[in-house]
Amino acid sequence: MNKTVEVLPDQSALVARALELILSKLETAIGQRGRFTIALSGGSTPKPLYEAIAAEKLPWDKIHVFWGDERYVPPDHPDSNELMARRAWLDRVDIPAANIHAIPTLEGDPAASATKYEQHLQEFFNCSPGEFPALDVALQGMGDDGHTASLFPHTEALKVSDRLITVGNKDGNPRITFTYPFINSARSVIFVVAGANKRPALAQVFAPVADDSTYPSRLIQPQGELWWLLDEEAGLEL
Ligand SMILES: O=C1O[C@H](COP(=O)(O)O)[C@@H](O)[C@H](O)[C@H]1O
Repeated sequence: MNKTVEVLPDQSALVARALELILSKLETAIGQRGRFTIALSGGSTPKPLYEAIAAEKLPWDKIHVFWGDERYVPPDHPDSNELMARRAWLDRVDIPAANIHAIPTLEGDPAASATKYEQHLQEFFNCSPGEFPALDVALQGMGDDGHTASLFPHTEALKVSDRLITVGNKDGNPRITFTYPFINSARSVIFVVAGANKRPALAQVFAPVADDSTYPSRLIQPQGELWWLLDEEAGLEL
């Protein structure tokens, strides 16, 4: 694993650096493989980054967008990660609808939705059950409890290592999430983390010894590149 930590002076510098890094991964991926695959994070932090990506002139037909996790709500619900990314980015650019690979949430059964997304990924990447395809970029956020995607502390989802997708649990509410080995199979995992409220969890995630189940972001140890982009408020004590 090749790990890089960068602390940027403020949120706008954080967005600018994340944009620069994603664009460089995009150029490499399209140059080498003819397409760029990225999994998005939800929450509040990435919204300005998505707006910045939307302002770029890019070969949208070669870009495929997935989500690393989703709340179990319809796609027009205010809590939907898909809705946030569509409003901030995807609805503003000429990306083919077939390149937007949203997590299904209308099955009325989270396990069935997780299986459906897993099958979609296997078809897209042409891989068999048990294989872990490599996304070009897995964009990750981190909650102030140390969760990433919808891998929450002390939940069953943390133990799932034989699938790409599973059901997460946020205070009793189901979510659909990438498993940690699928995130770890990405060519580049890029965490974008902002705010002083993330400092205590970050200290534990970066500590040489701590409990992975209490701080699930510790499970993210990709074979490829691991980037931690932090604003100064988050990264001050590292
Ligand atoms: O619930 C979620 O939270 C995390 C972190 O979000 P933030 O608002 O603190 O940036 C996010 O990475 C995840 O995708 C989302 O579903």
